[in-house]
Amino acid sequence: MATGKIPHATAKRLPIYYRYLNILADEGVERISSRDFAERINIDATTIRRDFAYFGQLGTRGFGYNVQSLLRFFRKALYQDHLTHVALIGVGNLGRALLKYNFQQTNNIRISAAFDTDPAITGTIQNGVPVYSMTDLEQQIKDQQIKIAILATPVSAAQEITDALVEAGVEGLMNFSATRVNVPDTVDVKYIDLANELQSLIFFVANREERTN
Ligand SMILES: NC(=O)c1ccc[n+]([C@@H]2O[C@H](COP(=O)([O-])OP(=O)(O)OC[C@H]3O[C@@H](n4cnc5c(N)ncnc54)[C@H](O)[C@@H]3O)[C@@H](O)[C@H]2O)c1
Repeated sequence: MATGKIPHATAKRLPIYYRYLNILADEGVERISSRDFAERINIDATTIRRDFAYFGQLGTRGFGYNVQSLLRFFRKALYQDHLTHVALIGVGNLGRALLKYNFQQTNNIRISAAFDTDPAITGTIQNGVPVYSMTDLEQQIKDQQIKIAILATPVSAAQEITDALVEAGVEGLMNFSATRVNVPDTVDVKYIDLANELQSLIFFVANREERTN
């Protein structure tokens, strides 16, 4: 689908493009120039053209981009054309908030199995999602062919759980616990550290004047 290696920054922008293309389609917009698209999403037009170029010829010079065909393209590129099942490990404060969020409504993603060690919560159903004990982890992940997992446990358990997930066949991990984990090259880890993000936002706001971009 892509015509070469996609830079990380480009990959991060793809869901933004996809989200706004859906909005444009809902508004009945049939085609849009990179300049108008840039204004809508607040990313400069050169960046958009360069990002799209990684995927080949998506638009026509002087005509702009056809919203429906771009939407079809990104839906496929982001695997939004089929439902992705995700496992959640750790049903505490953060885990429960994630279970409450209906990913499926706007994205084709569903947390379909949750896991915890706390006997008060295992064996229950939270927001329509069964919570299994950790002893069921390997079997459930294999049976449900889950390839993506979210880690929302304390730091102390992160590596052990990661090893078990990898062993069970998980290939992508979204790690909310504030620690690095070791995985084989065949597994991708995304680290989400809200405190870091806030700190960097605070820094950017405080240094607005010196900023070049
Ligand atoms: N709460 C937040 O806003 C927030 C924000 C960003 C990051 N985090 C990080 O996310 C992680 C979870 O935070 P939280 O506030 O939900 O914590 P929490 O203590 O409320 O929940 C942690 C859950 O993990 C379970 N657990 C503990 N050990 C386990 C194991 N070995 N296997 C499976 N489950 C296990 C606990 O029973 C509990 O349900 C922490 O690492 C925290 O630093 C939390």
